[in-house]
Amino acid sequence: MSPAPLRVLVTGAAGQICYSLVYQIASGSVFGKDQPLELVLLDIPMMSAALDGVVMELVDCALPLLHKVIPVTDEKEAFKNVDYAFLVGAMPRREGMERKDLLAANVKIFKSQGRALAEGAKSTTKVIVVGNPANTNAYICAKYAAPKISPRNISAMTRLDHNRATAQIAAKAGVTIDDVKNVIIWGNHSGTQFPDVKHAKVNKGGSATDAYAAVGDEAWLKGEFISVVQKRGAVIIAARKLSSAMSAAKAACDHIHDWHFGTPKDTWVSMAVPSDGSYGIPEGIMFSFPVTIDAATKDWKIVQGLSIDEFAQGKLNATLQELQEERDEALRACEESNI
Ligand SMILES: NC(=O)C1=CN([C@@H]2O[C@H](COP(=O)(O)OP(=O)(O)OC[C@H]3O[C@@H](n4cnc5c(N)ncnc54)[C@H](O)[C@@H]3O)[C@@H](O)[C@H]2O)C=CC1
Ligand SMILES: O=C([O-])CC(=O)C(=O)O
Repeated sequence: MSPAPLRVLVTGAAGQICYSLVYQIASGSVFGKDQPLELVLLDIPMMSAALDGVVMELVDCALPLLHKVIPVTDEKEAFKNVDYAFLVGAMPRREGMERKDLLAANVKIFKSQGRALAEGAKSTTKVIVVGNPANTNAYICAKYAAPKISPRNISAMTRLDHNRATAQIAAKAGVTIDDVKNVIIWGNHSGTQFPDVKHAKVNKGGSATDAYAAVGDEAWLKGEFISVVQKRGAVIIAARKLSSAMSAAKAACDHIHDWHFGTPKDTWVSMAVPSDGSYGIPEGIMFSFPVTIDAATKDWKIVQGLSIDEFAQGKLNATLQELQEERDEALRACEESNI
């Protein structure tokens, strides 16, 4: 007998990331090939015709796992009884903007959706915030969803940065993606993030080697590699005149897949979660850490005991400072908004 359907909410469902995302979810790439789904698709009323188009296409995909697809433009209705929520709906940045320039426009969405989560969602709901600035939006969402929804159930996506870092290392070391594990993205999904491979392993010639040894180019690892990953989003916007969508959707799927099924043995992934004080990051800050996830409890743990040298500490301090500034600005914007 197949399990009961999971109710999965996707916001911004008429937008470009979701055009890739909803098919991957509905076809079983996230929750498995035996897990039926009810997909709730939220967008704003102005987008309801486009949303209907997405629904028609999903229906036409004839996907056996998709038991229901429910388009909605009412936030309260959207959040009712959801098991998982992909919060993508928000304004994307354009060329020349930083992600934090979106804060004033987007943070109110996450205040309102935090409240909708508290009002309607299951207390076990797991949430990924994709909309930028993702860490700060997730912080605000968690604040307004508490105490009904534990802040531990709310996260922001840095998996795209994690995947970008993995791909860069694989290319430089001349191996494939599966041969690289345990890169880390620390901090904010922004230009201050710290992609760190000090603890990463590369499988080269049949044995696991430290990434630094496998790459054999410390100057590149401490310079160009970091800046390529930090700036990748902006470079894609300059090339496409639109922000990354296919790779963002894939990363959101990876993030929730690993939260649902757990991380493999001796493997961690990067996720922005409310800090528990690890590595000196003040409690509650939505900071990207290396985490492992237990499949049975679906609970994450920040990987402990990794050495942080002076170079790394400087990077952690810079991204923390930016997150604290964004948090303060977001709190002010929320106080001023009467949503
Ligand atoms: N964390 C990450 O790694 C990444 C984050 N992003 C961010 O994801 C967000 C979405 O990007 P795209 O899909 O390219 O944008 P898009 O503009 O193509 O789609 C956004 C959709 O959200 C909808 N929307 C706006 N307000 C809403 C609300 N209150 N409730 C529900 N839906 C709402 C819009 O009507 C639109 O259909 C942007 O903020 C972008 O910067 C993009 C790539 C990577
Ligand atoms: O850069 C952007 O605005 C979109 C994004 O977050 C990314 O591609 O990492």
